[in-house]
Amino acid sequence: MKTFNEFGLEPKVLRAITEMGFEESTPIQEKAMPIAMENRDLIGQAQTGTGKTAAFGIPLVNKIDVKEEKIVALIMCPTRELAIQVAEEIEKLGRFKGIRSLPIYGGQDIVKQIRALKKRPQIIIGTPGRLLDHINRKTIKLDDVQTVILDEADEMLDMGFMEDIQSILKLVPDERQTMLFSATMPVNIQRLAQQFLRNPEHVSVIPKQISAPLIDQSYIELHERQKFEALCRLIDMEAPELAIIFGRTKRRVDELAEALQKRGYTAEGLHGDLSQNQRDNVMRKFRDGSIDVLVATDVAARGLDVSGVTHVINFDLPQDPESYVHRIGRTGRAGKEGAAYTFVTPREIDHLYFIEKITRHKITRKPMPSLAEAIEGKQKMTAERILEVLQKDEHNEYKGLAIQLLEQHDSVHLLASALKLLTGDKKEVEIELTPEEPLRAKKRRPDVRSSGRRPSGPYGTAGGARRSEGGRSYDRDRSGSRPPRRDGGRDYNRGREGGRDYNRDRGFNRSTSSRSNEELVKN
Ligand SMILES: Nc1ncnc2c1ncn2[C@@H]1O[C@H](COP(=O)(O)OP(=O)(O)OP(=O)(O)O)[C@@H](O)[C@H]1O
Ligand SMILES: [Mg+2]
Repeated sequence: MKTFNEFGLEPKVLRAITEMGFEESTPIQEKAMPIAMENRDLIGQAQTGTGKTAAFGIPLVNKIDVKEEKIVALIMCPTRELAIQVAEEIEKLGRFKGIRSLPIYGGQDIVKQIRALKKRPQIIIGTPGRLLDHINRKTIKLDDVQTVILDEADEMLDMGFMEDIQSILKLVPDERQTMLFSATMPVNIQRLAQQFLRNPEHVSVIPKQISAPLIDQSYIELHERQKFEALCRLIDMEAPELAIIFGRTKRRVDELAEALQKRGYTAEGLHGDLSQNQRDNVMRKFRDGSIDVLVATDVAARGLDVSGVTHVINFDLPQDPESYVHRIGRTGRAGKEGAAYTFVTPREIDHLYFIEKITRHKITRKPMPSLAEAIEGKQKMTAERILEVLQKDEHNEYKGLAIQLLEQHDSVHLLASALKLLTGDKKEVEIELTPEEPLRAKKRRPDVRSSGRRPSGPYGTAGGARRSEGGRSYDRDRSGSRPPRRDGGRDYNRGREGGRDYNRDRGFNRSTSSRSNEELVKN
């Protein structure tokens, strides 16, 4: 892999990259950046968590003249959370150069946004709906835009943004560079590209399997009514640092978050019916580790990058293979490992096989975690917590009491009692969730089923087939009431090392290069 020195970037941009802890470029960055820097249109496709944001962000920041007082670049993203996250990455990349960027998304006070726009940002990162709103109010002008980037374009189309995107793109001067990035590339994206990109270079880093290789994928077959118990046991057994649990509907997410809170987990829900403030709050808490479990609809499936997410659990089977790939891609990012579990009811098992086939990745069957395993997992966590305190040598004020107790009691019994107390008895609150209908069996295209041939190109026909069936059902139904505040519970596991120090401990560089090379396939 190339180091970032080899791309001919400005020193100030290089410095920003170094400060972010990036040492070597990822495969998609290595392939896309030179093309982007030649100002050519491009379609970039690479696995989740492999640095697509910087692949377009670095050349963009490098290219922009800081003296510019107009909006010269536009980045479109499907969700508000993503707009914020991409804006943060752009902000970091452009810091030393003094690039001004601004996220613009629905749900945020428009007057505030108008005020921020007066500071003359050069880069706008926004969701299509709100962007259009500003364009109509004439608070955003696109006459000087030279670069447009569509991040997660297929998701934007799925969310019904096609018309908005078209209207926006028509207002941008033809003399521009357009780049489109995604982890998956269904047919409707290719159509959009044909319409709005000029002679795009296809840059794809797609290994045999589409999902990231560092994710250990398994499934558990169970009945709907067993899911919640299985979830709690799984969390206890695996003790995730941070986990994202995906539910099919908003109601499901609300109920699950509430149920987990009742059992003493620090969990909160995220879906499209929450106010922007609530959504921001939940994301902030999840990022800083004040909650360890995020329960979400597919609103969180795309692009979100939170370091420390060790587990993704599909409480409900995702609608389609693409959604599966994006959901599990929230873990195993930037060279780290992750685990993905999918709950499947007996009637949905074909659906799972379909996902397996399209993603060309084996999903290993695992048994339902037993109560014993769950208890063992919790006990192990308690022991780890104790050892942590021991190592930190922060227990001096308890020594006197310890000596006193040891004089009167047997040490094993004493420690066992302490362990029991710390582990805490599980709050056996009865939980009843509203059952979700099983996913209907997919109508597969005849060529996929009968001949076993895979669709043309990653997700080529599969994506198309699904869309003609009516697309997603998530986030459509009405949400229930807000779950109550969490009731404290597990405050251990605060070991997250914020920041970007994974390069050092896990060797992103190493693992990236070892899993790429021969896998660099060019379309
Ligand atoms: N060259 C690099 N070295 C180390 N870390 C990097 C590098 N490039 C990007 N990263 C980090 O890797 C993480 C994942 O990057 P990013 O969010 O851009 O992935 P993505 O490819 O867009 O994934 P998704 O398909 O899920 O949107 C981020 O935290 C990012 O800062
Ligand atoms: Mg991304």
